[in-house]
Amino acid sequence: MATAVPAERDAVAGAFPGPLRQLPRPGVTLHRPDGSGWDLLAAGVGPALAAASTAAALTAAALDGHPYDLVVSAGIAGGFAPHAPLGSLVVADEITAADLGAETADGFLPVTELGFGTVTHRPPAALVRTVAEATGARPGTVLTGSTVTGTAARADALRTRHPRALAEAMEGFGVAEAAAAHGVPVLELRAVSNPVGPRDRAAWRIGDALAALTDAFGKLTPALESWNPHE
Ligand SMILES: O=C(O)c1cccc(C(=O)CC[C@H]2O[C@@H](n3cnc4c(=O)[nH]cnc43)[C@H](O)[C@@H]2O)c1
Repeated sequence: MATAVPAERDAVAGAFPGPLRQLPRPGVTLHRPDGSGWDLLAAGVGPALAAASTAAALTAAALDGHPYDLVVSAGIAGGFAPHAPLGSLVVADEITAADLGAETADGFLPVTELGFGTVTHRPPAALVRTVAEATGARPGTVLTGSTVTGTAARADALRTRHPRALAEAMEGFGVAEAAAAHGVPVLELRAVSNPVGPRDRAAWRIGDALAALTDAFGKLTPALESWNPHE
């Protein structure tokens, strides 16, 4: 499970009864709740650092002979009104890089239209359903960008280009790229801390979103125990 910052990792850890053990690995430190099958990682802010840290954790686990079955990108996010209000949960059925491409006189072109790369990862539909049913998270597109949206114009442009978008964050696509490189399925689960739109720091409800994340993982981990990765 990869968050951006330690506060998000600790919110997820709050869903586990046992104390956390620190496991240093090359390039990253994992936190493992005693008696759980989960490793928690504060992977850093932004898609590049999140990808590098997640890849380091995946490689270390594979070299230890205990490769991961699943990677979950989790944390707070901006929500697109009215579908993703403050404190609500969203689960990505598409994890989409919002700014990976080229600006042209005719608008934005994703890298795929330039003939390379990928801009969307799709988590397994059955897993998305399991998460939605267990936590009440709404399924939809979660965008990844390197810049937090701060104007109504940018929010409208994202809505137009991605009509299914429920939320915007900064790590999911990086985490998904690392998981895909290792052939491991990925999920993204986000709790909404702020609306996507004009920057209003005072309107951010980070505490409420972190509490929603703890609650969601309390419901999610038992639900995922019945999931068979080899089915
Ligand atoms: O603009 C500020 O004053 C400000 C204050 C505290 C934190 C930030 C961040 O940029 C945190 C980014 C962090 O949280 C996720 N996140 C949360 N909301 C959004 C959003 O609306 N758009 C993009 N990312 C968001 C993100 O995944 C980062 O990990 C800013």
